[in-house]
Amino acid sequence: MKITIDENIPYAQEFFGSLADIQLLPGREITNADLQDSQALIVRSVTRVDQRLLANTPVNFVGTCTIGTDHLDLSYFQEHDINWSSAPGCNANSVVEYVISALSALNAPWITSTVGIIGCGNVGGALYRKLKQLGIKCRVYDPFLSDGQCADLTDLEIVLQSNVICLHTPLTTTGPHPTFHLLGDNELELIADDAVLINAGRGAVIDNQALYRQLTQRNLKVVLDVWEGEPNIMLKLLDHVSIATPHIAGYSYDGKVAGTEMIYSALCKHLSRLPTVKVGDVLRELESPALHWSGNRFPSDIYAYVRQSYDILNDDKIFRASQMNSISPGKAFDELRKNYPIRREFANYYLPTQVSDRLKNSLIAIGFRELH
Ligand SMILES: NC(=O)C1=CN([C@@H]2O[C@H](COP(=O)(O)OP(=O)(O)OC[C@H]3O[C@@H](n4cnc5c(N)ncnc54)[C@H](O)[C@@H]3O)[C@@H](O)[C@H]2O)C=CC1
Ligand SMILES: O=C(O)C(=O)[C@H](O)COP(=O)(O)O
Repeated sequence: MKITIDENIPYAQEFFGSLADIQLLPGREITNADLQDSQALIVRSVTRVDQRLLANTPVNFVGTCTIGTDHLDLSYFQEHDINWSSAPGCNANSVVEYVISALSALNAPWITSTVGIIGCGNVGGALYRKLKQLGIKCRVYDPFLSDGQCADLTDLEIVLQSNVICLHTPLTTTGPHPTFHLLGDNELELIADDAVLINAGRGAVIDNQALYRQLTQRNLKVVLDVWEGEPNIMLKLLDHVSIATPHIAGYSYDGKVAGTEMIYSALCKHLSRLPTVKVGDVLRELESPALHWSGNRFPSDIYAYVRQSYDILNDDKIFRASQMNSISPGKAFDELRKNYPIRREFANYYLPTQVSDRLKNSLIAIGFRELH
């Protein structure tokens, strides 16, 4: 058996090599010809998997080591009896930490803000629970949830009037509530001038042209991880965005490896094999990261701890430089993603014992651990 796999999937050899011969290829370059003798295809979000790619190949299993599935033609899979799996929730916590880092970097008074969450599934729901634990007021728009599932559900128009607005919907173009260009001119105009808008879902959920028009007229603070037309983003929009990153919100190491493991387990199930490789086996080689401050003076605010473990402004700086200095910004976008450094989630950081109980409780609420 042969499996074709995106070369950017960490530990592909360790996991999938235990099942079959593997062929590693750049995700954007996988062609129909490459799949002529592959029974399974394992991708990330950059490979469009549809009839063009799969027709007349023996592929009968498609796995995507991602939460999003908008790059998969699921109707085609159903019509052709192709089994498939995504990795729901694998990097949800990574995205939540990205949002927390963005708010910390902007010095937004988010602890005393009202936060609006659009799309309250694995990512939006995890963000919602953490914010509620911190006592932060939330408003939620998710037309697929009922009041019994979330006490703070309200209309989109009300959510857009929050101090912070976070987008966590999938990208959809069909169904009763498609999200393609969910925020266009009319919706963006409802957002207050001093609000923060964060998109770490999919680029096309915001009409980027409309956003650009807004940002040339007023100083809304916008954080974009995802962009229309990736990897070739609208460069003039970049200048107007407060924090910009190349679709790495979900790129914690923990999240990426969890995605690989979930698809490995799904493929084992498809093949009626028992999984033999575990995430702990491959992660054991990594040292636990440490929180470092000079001397014994530990900061007394959440922001400093967040920045120590994940400073989004480093990603912003590197991304802007790459887009400005490269003759091929699209390639630079992909290169940054390919070579993204290891970023561990807050749960891998143990708090110093000197931290006050009040601060410790808040830090634990967002994922840090106490040293026992
Ligand atoms: N930037 C990044 O690195 C990452 C981005 N993502 C994106 O985030 C999306 C959400 O992820 P999860 O929360 O795990 O997915 P999920 O499927 O668990 O939750 C999505 C939620 O959005 C809601 N929704 C659907 N249409 C809506 C609409 N029109 N308006 C408001 N809410 C709507 C659904 O009811 C659901 O509750 C993914 O589909 C993916 O596109 C996910 C991981 C990483
Ligand atoms: O899981 C998702 O959905 C994401 O957006 C991923 O973090 C995107 O990463 P790639 O699959 O494009 O490497």
